[in-house]
Amino acid sequence: MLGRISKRLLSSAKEATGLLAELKHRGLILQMAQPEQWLHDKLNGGHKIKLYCGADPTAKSLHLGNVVPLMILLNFYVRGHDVVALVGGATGRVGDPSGRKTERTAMNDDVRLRNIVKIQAQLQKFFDNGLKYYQSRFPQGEIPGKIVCEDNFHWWKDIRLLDFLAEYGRHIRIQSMFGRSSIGSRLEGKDGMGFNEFTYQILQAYDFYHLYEEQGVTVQVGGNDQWGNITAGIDLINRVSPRAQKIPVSGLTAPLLTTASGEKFGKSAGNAVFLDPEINSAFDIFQFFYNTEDADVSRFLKIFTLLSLDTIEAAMQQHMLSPHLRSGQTLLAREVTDLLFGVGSGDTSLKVSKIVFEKDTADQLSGDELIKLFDKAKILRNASKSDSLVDIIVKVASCSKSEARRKLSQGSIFLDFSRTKVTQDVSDLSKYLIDDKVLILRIGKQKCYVIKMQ
Ligand SMILES: Nc1ncnc2c1ncn2[C@@H]1O[C@H](COP(=O)(O)OP(=O)(O)OP(=O)(O)O)[C@@H](O)[C@H]1O
Ligand SMILES: N[C@@H](Cc1ccc(O)cc1)C(=O)O
Repeated sequence: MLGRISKRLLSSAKEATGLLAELKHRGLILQMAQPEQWLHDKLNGGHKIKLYCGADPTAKSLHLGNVVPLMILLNFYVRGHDVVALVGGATGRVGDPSGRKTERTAMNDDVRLRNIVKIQAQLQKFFDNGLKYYQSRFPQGEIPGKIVCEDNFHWWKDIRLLDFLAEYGRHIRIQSMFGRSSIGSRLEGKDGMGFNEFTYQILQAYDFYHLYEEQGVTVQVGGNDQWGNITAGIDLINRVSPRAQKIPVSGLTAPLLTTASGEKFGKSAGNAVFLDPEINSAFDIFQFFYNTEDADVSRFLKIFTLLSLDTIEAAMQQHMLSPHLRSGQTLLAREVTDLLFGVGSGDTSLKVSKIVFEKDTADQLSGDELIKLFDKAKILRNASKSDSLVDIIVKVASCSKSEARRKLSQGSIFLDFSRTKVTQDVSDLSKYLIDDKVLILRIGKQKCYVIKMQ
């Protein structure tokens, strides 16, 4: 099951001596379960391993926080190791208490089912795009491993409670369950926790066991809030599987990506940067990374790109000579956009960004050229010439009319290349249009829309 990899891969796996070290250098690994030496030896010996990481369908899209542990998987995948990307169709019904202060509200079945389809497609796309990105940067690179997408509902739907308790119940020790931080912190609160959330770790533990037995997965990867769930799986496998002595299992966690105030980037905290192009275009993600603080550029290049550490170091030295030119941010934004949205989308976003933010270039472009470029970047918006400014803000920012008026009165609406501040509604926008067909609307410092007026 854990076959040796081809001769060509052997050399790359030998380099994998350095793979764990490299991932640590990249800041992608925070904790590693014992036996650490086993994993080192496995990789040094040229063995292919299989790793998995899961995400629950608690939203219709993955977000940038989820990408951090997925980057560990991608690093292994492009170097010839196999990966399983799992969506928690079953676990999503129960709700993971990890890292949460309060209980989750129940989600309707139809919403969850829609989310499952979307998340699975996104996981597949992440690895497809990630591989193409790797091959574009390293044309002589390794032969990738295999990627399989799973939904844990496929095995959970057939498991019966009585059978499960009789077979596995005695091996799941409640002292260990109580000892996990996701449980302890919630028991201290006045609301306690429901039995569903208390049992969540058992479900994820069994997933790991199932994937170990059925598919030869030996390493589970997650964000650091998953440490308890991952070690619960390792405990279960060690107690139940007779093969565990010979073929040990391990776990790796990535540090949690946090905001400047130390809050985890994610759905629960309500600050997630979603990857669904319907929510954030390639250009939005480009802009997000282009706006990275100088202090974070090197860290993000190591986490969110596959550029070599040497290339990153050289780029950072260049950046530090004249930080105001933002060469580090430009590289970061271009690379991440290419990785997440497809090779070429970084360059298109860079062009769009220059047009939107650099006045001189922008002035030379006609309305038709703007329409073509923004259409290609899939961020061209449409509005009617009979729409007022408030109508347009409501449309592009998905807000209410009163919010749109508030944005105007607060002075955060700017029009045209010249960035004319407009503080009141305008019913006839013709004097702001480029070639009588394109409106450039800026909301605050970060959001800029190019709108085709028909
Ligand atoms: N900010 C983050 N940094 C690193 N990893 C993260 C971050 N947010 C989520 N992850 C990881 O992504 C994987 C999937 O997480 P999940 O789908 O539950 O997202 P989430 O934002 O943590 O959701 P929720 O807030 O609903 O718990 C897990 O391994 C989780 O640890
Ligand atoms: N518990 C993980 C998702 C997950 C679900 C099932 C698993 O087997 C693994 C991971 C989270 O909420 O982030």
